[in-house]
Amino acid sequence: MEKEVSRVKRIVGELRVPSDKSISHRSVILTSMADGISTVKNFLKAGDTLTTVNVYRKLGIKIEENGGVIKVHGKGLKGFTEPDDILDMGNSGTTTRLTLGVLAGQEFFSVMTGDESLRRRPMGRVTQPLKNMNADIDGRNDGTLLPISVRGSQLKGISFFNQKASAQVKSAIIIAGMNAEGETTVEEPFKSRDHTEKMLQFMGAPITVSEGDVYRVTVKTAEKLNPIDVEVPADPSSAAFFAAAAVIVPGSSLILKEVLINPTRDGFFRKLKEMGADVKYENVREKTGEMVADIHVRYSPDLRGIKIEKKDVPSMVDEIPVFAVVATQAEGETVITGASELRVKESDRIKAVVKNLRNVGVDVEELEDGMIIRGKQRIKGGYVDSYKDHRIAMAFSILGLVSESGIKIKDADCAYISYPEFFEHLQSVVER
Ligand SMILES: O=C(O)C1=C[C@@H](OP(=O)(O)O)[C@@H](O)[C@H](O)C1
Ligand SMILES: C=C(OP(=O)(O)O)C(=O)O
Repeated sequence: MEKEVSRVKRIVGELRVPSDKSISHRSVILTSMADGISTVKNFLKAGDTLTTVNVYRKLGIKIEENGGVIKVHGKGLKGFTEPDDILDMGNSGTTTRLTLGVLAGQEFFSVMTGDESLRRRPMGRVTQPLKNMNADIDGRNDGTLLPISVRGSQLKGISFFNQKASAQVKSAIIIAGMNAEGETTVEEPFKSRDHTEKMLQFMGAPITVSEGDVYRVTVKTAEKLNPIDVEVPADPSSAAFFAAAAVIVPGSSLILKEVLINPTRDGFFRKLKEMGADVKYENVREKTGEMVADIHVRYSPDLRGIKIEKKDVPSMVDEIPVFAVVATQAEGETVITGASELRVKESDRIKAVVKNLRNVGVDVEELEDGMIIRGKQRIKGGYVDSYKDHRIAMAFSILGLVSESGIKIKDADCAYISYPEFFEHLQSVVER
């Protein structure tokens, strides 16, 4: 479905964007390994997280839904049952990679596949270390592309350096490590999102973390996990779209309620402030082990271009497309490097952003691992392709708000993958 977004007068009001996708996935995957029933409030109901619910049901887990609350009937660390068909991971990298870590230590055979986009995404980053743990995994292209099969085996602990600082890879190895003999260690050069470690600690897992030159997680063979009650905060990656809108549309003032501000996730907001944006954390508080805030964002006419480097990327990895949109409205150059991971997301996000920015009249240079945007630029408007990637669809909808002739987005309905209510929420905060 195509959508058109055109210039508005301003963005005003308050909004509670949908719940965090990363925490919602984990609130099903990890609690399904607990002994007993866990309750998850404000579970995100979107394409990717509903894929996780479906997959874990097929693995024998009872999951009850009652409005925004779900109950997961955990069956223990090795309590899953053999699925009687191929598991469909849809569009979700997180479901796939974390579930590979789960299945490697179960005593049965399973096969997983996904949509066209997911079947192109690299899985060797997870299957290789799992094979080093003694996992029995095979698949297309030497076990690196879906479809992938897993025959459960007795795993052994490893030490692994997570060069790409991928939270999905780290999580898969930690999960497998709980079902492995001996100790498993994951180190990373830059700390990636830590929701798996936090939730497992909360569940009583034998897991420790240390922070020094490198960030290190150590996990031992787990006997059992305790069920938990979680309340999922609003997703900073979804809030980023509306924060971007309020920053670039003249006269705007918007409060984004109850947003997760975990430092491994709020890089986008910190970088907005560095650009000179008016972004304030209000009412900072803790919610089931995570920090949240109401984020007040106002129109910011004096944005300056800044640098985004490799070390900055993990805490804003999914926000870079919408960050590039904001950069078009900043004075001077914004240079994004160290972001080659964007090439292996739902689409090649570097190529998608560069092509779409050019289509609407922006001067942008593509780099192997990022891009250079020269601002401040007039946005003529025109036609862009989402490449069926939710983040691209939403980022360019936001750019439409400051365009002269409007921006038409191809396949914009893919926003449902992380944010089904995106276009209704946009309607609710615009003044024409
Ligand atoms: O662990 C997670 O929940 C995620 C980790 C990130 O991917 P990588 O682990 O590939 O960096 C991110 O891009 C993705 O949207 C969600
Ligand atoms: C990259 C993303 O998700 P996943 O890897 O789970 O498909 C995303 O949501 O931007």
